[in-house]
Amino acid sequence: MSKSKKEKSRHLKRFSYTVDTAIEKPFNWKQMWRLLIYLKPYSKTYLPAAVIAMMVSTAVRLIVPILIGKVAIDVAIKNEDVTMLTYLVIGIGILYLVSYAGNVYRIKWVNILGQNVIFDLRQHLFSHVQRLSHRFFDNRSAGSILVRIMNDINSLQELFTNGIINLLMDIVTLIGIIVILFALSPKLALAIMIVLPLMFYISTKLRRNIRRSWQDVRIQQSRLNSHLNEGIQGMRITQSFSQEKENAEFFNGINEDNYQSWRQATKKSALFRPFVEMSNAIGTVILISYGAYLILLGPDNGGIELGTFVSFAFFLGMFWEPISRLGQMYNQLLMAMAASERIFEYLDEQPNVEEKDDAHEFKEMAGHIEFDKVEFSYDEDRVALHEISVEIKQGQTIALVGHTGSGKSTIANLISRFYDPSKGTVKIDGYDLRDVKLNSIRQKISVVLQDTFIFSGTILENIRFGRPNATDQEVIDAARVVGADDFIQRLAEGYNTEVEERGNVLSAGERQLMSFARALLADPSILILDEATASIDTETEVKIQKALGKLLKGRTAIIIAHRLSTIREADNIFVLENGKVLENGSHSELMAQRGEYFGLVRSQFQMLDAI
Ligand SMILES: Nc1ncnc2c1ncn2[C@@H]1O[C@H](COP(=O)(O)OP(=O)(O)OP(=O)(O)O)[C@@H](O)[C@H]1O
Repeated sequence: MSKSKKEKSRHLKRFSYTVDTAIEKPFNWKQMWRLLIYLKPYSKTYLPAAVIAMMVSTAVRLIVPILIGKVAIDVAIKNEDVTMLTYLVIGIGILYLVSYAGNVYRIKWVNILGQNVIFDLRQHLFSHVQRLSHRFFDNRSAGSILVRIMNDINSLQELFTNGIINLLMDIVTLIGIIVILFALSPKLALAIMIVLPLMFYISTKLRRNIRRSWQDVRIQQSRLNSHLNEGIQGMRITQSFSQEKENAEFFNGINEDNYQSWRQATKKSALFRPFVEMSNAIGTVILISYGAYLILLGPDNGGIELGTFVSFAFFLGMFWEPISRLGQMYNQLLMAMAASERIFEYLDEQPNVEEKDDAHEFKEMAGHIEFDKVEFSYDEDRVALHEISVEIKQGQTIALVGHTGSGKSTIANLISRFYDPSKGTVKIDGYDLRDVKLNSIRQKISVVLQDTFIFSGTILENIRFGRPNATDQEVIDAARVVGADDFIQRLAEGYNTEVEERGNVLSAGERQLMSFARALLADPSILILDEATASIDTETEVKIQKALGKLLKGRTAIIIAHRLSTIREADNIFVLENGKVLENGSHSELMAQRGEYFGLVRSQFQMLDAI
């Protein structure tokens, strides 16, 4: 192995991307049937319309060669019947027009049908995924979910647009041709069928081989995309650790793989045409040699007439296309099996937190929270919360403190019912959360995370996310109350400033103020706040503390607290360690106890507060 190759493989190990690689799966009727159900809404409109248009054009294509061979040549020309010939020419012209119209409408309706099915399927999958619980997203990367909703559904597009109708058309055409050929001359028909196995071989085996190479190109491109995406997102880190050279080498490696896969695929594709032409040529040779012999024999001696020969020539020309497409269709079906299996796997996924039919709906929520001997694990090996019993009274502000991984966010997750406890109960206003409608819980709870998520759009719309039906004035009022109005007004376009997905144009403090405005607008009964640990300047810090005071007023608040100023003002502080509450009480009570909290404050918070 050359040095550069060795280098490459070392770098290839550094990053790894999981790509869904199963390209095809065995055909499965149950799964196919489940896919076909998506055609049902169109079973009285586009589907029958496309089938009728297809039948019309196929019937014309099958009739014309007989008219030319058996009628025009064998009857009209033989008997020198000019009138009949004239009628035939006009008739064939009209038939071609009808076939043309049939094709135009078939293509139009088939495309509308396919696009509608893909639209419905994507809509169905996205809305289903949106309903799934946090546990589902814990185990999967955003990229892999994206690939299923985009690529896997895209790969079904061909099946629904052309595949199904073409399959019908090809079967009808092939059966039609075979029946007609045998009716015209069983001997010549049998002779020509010798090329059938070769044709099938080319259309299935070779095509599959070629398609696999293109699939490989797709996989290499996905890797390239994933690396590019990561590379661009992590550009700042790359530059600050001076890793540009390593990254470039790794990129070259993937780029090389991509190039090689293209070369392979184009090389194999180039083989296809010559193979097709060869099998056509064999068919033609058989037709001419054996056909000529049969013509010479004459119809009275078991041979054929010239017209039959001409019809055969026409049909032979029409033979290849449906066989070739059937082979392609078979490959397409196997691919559709793999894609639909992945799609159905998501569709069969049920939310872990289920809603009961007779679930209670919170019209109003006071905000009294109780944890009664709650135990919880994200996975089987580790317990994240052990027998937690906590009471948070209406309107209280409590702080959760503790080392990283001690279970603070887990408590917050259970209050919003993103997960259900493995043992014990979480209650709000006396209702076990398992007996309450999910939406009615979450509408009354606002969660403000450390890293505020900004959606692409204007600042106005980003704040309005808290309450979609809020008026512009209500949005502005909320921003004023939390003190976000100042910085927003200073932006070139004020509230109409466009912010990108990650909100790079805003500082951490500004993003936090914006998320406060969002939460205030939602007017929740319970507020869960994961305080930002990032250091911000003193002026913003003061602003945030002030905003927080306004935000907390009249609500129950659970703060995952990092700042001593917040902790001091909390009504009750819970100190967590390895999923257990070690102690709780007010700041002065806990300081007096000189226990764990005392140690934490001394070692950690004094330092943070001093920043
Ligand atoms: N989605 C998850 N899947 C599996 N384990 C998880 C998940 N989220 C958290 N954990 C684990 O559960 C434990 C408690 O995590 P939790 O996020 O509640 O801690 P935390 O106190 O909020 O930490 P931090 O202050 O770092 O945010 C940790 O051991 C963590 O590794």
